[in-house]
Amino acid sequence: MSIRIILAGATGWVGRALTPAIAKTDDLQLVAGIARSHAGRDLGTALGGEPSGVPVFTSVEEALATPADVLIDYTKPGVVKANALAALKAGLHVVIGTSGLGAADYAELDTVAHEHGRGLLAAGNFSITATLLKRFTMVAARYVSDVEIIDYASASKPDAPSGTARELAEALAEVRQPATSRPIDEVVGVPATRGGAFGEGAHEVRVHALRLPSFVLGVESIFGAPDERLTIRHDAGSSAAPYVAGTLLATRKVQGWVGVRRGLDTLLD
Ligand SMILES: NC(=O)C1=CN([C@@H]2O[C@H](COP(=O)(O)OP(=O)(O)OC[C@H]3O[C@@H](n4cnc5c(N)ncnc54)[C@H](O)[C@@H]3O)[C@@H](O)[C@H]2O)C=CC1
Ligand SMILES: O=C(O)C1=N[C@H](C(=O)O)C[C@H](O)C1
Repeated sequence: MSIRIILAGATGWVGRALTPAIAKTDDLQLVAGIARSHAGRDLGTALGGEPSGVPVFTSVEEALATPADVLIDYTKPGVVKANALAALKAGLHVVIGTSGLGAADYAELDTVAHEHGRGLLAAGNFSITATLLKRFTMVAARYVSDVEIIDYASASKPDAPSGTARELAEALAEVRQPATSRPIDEVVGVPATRGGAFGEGAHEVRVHALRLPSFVLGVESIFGAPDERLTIRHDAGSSAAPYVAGTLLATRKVQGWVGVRRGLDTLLD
């Protein structure tokens, strides 16, 4: 039997790439889309193609009247948490691509997921090469104490840091060795220029977010050691294609556990 999917953000940049990819599979079935701009229409025609028989709803509450197994969310930072909570309470598993949520939000979602016996996979970045950046960064952090993150994105990106940088910083803060840089309360000048902090004390990880025309999304982990430096960097291109395979992998796997997992890397081995 196919895995029945509700896709929130179905007409967006990523949603438009996911819709045809799901249609090409034998084991996944799109049963409803959510998009404010095309509500009430058929998703196929809303995307400029043939009718698909998939209705577009304006809210998750309306879409959840359709029997389904998994909600995939690629909407907006201010919308995603309510969507995920509604889906978990309705008995669906959830895959989150939308950025904007952090450790406290995922702790709350984890509680609700456990209450309802459902799985949730959230990845700041579903591309395989961005996932490898996280993997390599976590390995480097075992050997080098000092690390900071640079987050590059377009001028119009609404959230900072990116989901990619935030997941990386929160994961690194759990494992990193103490920094040798001056504590923030000893910084003279404008301490905010030292970036936003994730984690506590010497284990915090500082993220510096740039928002400039010409960037899509890039993330850089910079490790410094006496008289040497390691930079690990990922740059996204202009299409949403890199996120499709990882999102579909998560959709196939998410029924296999209860609670929240963060990162596509948690599914890689
Ligand atoms: N985890 C990952 O690998 C990736 C994450 N993202 C993140 O995914 C999110 C979506 O990105 P894009 O597709 O570029 O956005 P987009 O702006 O192109 O599309 C957003 C979609 O959400 C819908 N939407 C917005 N507000 C809504 C509401 N209140 N109710 C119902 N539907 C609503 C819009 O109608 C549209 O279909 C962003 O947070 C982005 O950072 C983007 C690419 C990859
Ligand atoms: O907003 C985007 O465009 C993207 N956002 C994701 C994030 O916040 O990390 C990642 C993706 O590469 C593009």
